Amino acid sequence: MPSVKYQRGDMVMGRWPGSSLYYEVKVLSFDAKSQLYTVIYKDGTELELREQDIKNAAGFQTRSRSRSRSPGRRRSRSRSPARTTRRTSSRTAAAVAAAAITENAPSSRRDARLKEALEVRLSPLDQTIPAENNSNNKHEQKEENNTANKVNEVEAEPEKNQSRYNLRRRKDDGDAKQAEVKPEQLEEKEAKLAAAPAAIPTPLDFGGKIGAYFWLLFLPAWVLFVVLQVNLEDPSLANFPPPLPPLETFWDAQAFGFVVLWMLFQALIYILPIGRLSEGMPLRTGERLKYRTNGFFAILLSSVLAAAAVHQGFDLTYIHSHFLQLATASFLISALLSIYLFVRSRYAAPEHLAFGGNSGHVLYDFFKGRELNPRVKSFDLKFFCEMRPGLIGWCLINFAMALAEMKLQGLDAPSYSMILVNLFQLLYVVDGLWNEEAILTTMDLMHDGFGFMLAFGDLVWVPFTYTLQAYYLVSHPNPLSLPALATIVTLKLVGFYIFRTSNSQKNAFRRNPSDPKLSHLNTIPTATGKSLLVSGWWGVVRHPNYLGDLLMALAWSLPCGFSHLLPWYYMIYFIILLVHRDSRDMTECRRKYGSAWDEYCRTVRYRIIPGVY
Ligand SMILES: NC(=O)c1ccc[n+]([C@@H]2O[C@H](COP(=O)([O-])OP(=O)(O)OC[C@H]3O[C@@H](n4cnc5c(N)ncnc54)[C@H](OP(=O)(O)O)[C@@H]3O)[C@@H](O)[C@H]2O)c1
Ligand SMILES: CC(C)CCC[C@@H](C)[C@H]1CC[C@H]2C3=C(CC[C@]12C)[C@@]1(C)CC[C@H](O)C(C)(C)[C@@H]1CC3
Repeated sequence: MPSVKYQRGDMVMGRWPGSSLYYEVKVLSFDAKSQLYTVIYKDGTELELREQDIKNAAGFQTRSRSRSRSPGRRRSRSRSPARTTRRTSSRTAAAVAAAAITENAPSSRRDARLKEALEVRLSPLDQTIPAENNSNNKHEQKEENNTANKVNEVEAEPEKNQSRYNLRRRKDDGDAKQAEVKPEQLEEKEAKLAAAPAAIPTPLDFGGKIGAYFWLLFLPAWVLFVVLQVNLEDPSLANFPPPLPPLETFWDAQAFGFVVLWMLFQALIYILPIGRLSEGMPLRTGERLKYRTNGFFAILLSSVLAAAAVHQGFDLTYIHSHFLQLATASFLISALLSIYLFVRSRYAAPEHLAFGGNSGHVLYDFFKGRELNPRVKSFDLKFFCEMRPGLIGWCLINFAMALAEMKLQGLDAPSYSMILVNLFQLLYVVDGLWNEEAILTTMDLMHDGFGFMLAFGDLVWVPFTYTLQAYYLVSHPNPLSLPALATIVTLKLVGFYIFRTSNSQKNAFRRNPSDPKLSHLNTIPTATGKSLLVSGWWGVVRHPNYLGDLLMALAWSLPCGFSHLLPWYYMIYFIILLVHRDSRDMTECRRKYGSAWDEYCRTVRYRIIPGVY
């Protein structure tokens, strides 16, 4: 080793990434080019540190009770990231370090200065390798499933360099402050960190605090507006404010009862020990939750129930004539559920909260959701609400609209437009339920807290606004020519193909990165141990699944014609939703993957539409 401050074999104190905590480490090597020391912690984790992040052990000896321990041996007072690694056996040192950043970060209010000092960036040593160099599917070396062994291997063979990461600060002025932290101040800061809630200072989405007020009022008001419009002969945005029905018409005990029964019926199917138990993605704690993925069975049983009800003489057009009352009942249930979710999240452990879902602003957190996977025993509330009552309810409502069309228009069979809308959307839902496991790798399940936005979205927005095309056709017939019909069907099938194959590709890759079926795909490694697909669908645009979804949305609106904007509402809303979702996902992925994500974005330049956007 050249003449540098610390020599190979020196026992020094190395800062643990994302914290102000120093642990005893052994210097393994120094890279003159990058000016980084490779050090090994006592638990076997290897990291690359800058000189500023290393201190002589001498200054720490007066109060060494906990500071001299490696992260892997610390007590639970401030849960050791490295210990988590061992227990869960599924994360890289970097993933663990990243968790340390999030789990230990203090709230901005409590200690803004400390937060500034904590901002670090982890990047893989080999991040400069161009994507082409990985073309023969190297992801198996990098993926999280394999990395626990790496950490353990390092313990057995400390000299062998594996899982190395650079530790650099985003802001160099933070270095100076950090370097000034005196050893005797560390214990106090350590305690602060341990006690700090998982309030992670992230930029607020959806317009922040003010935005949350707005959305809380606007979303229910918008549903009311469109539900009142769709009944009018000439629905238009210009009909504002719409004539409001008397207040008492909103409430109908029977409609409320039906909604409650529907939810209970779906909940009953969900808890039946029928169907696969699928594993979710690893959580921050390393835990993997299990989900009963029997959605396809649920829609089959629901269809049997609907058929039996019709057979028994129940008039399903009740849904058409009591749409407003059913929507009101669902809204009340979603509001109660959101309150319950918010209250229970106050008692949830910090590591169970969603990243960024704990801003400290009550209304914002209520809207965005705090707890990532709220469960009552093994009953997962978010998964259930997203995949069952609203989604299957959407198909039931569409079917009821087809019956209502026949009744009101005096038809023997539903119109072609109605049949297309029904079949297209049924295919979408059935596909979602058939591939229910794939939802476990989506943003909602992996990142978003469960609060008003999703509860309302799942239980009110989906069943009562996604059905507007079918509702519209009940009283606004739109005959279709054969060429128009063929074009629309083709569009739907193309969209569906892109949507399904891209979602399946990502899901299969996330579940088993070494899947032989994906061995032809190129990948980019990231510091977290996960890789990013950079060829196949995910090499065409960054969100090929959104592209397919948008084409399908177009095919859902076209059968309704161009007389009114209302049936195009879904298309317009969906563009806004997906563009916003894409930008949220970009922010989240940049946070997670750092420069590897930038590399991906340089390689795959367009977000959703090739050559356009
Ligand atoms: N009908 C509706 O109302 C509606 C609304 C919204 C969404 N959707 C549909 O729902 C589905 C899921 O959407 P979503 O918004 O959750 O997004 P998604 O595209 O399924 O998931 C995004 C995540 O995929 C991973 N990822 C991104 N790029 C990758 C790459 N190159 N290689 C490997 N993994 C990559 C990242 O997570 P990790 O790296 O952490 O795994 C990222 O956070 C989509 O098909 C969408 O069209 C439908
Ligand atoms: C403005 C707000 C009220 C927004 C609410 C958004 C939610 C309604 C959507 C967010 C993610 C969506 C989603 C589906 C339905 C609508 C959302 C819950 C989905 C379950 C539809 C079936 C698909 O096959 C799917 C499983 C891919 C999909 C997943 C995402």
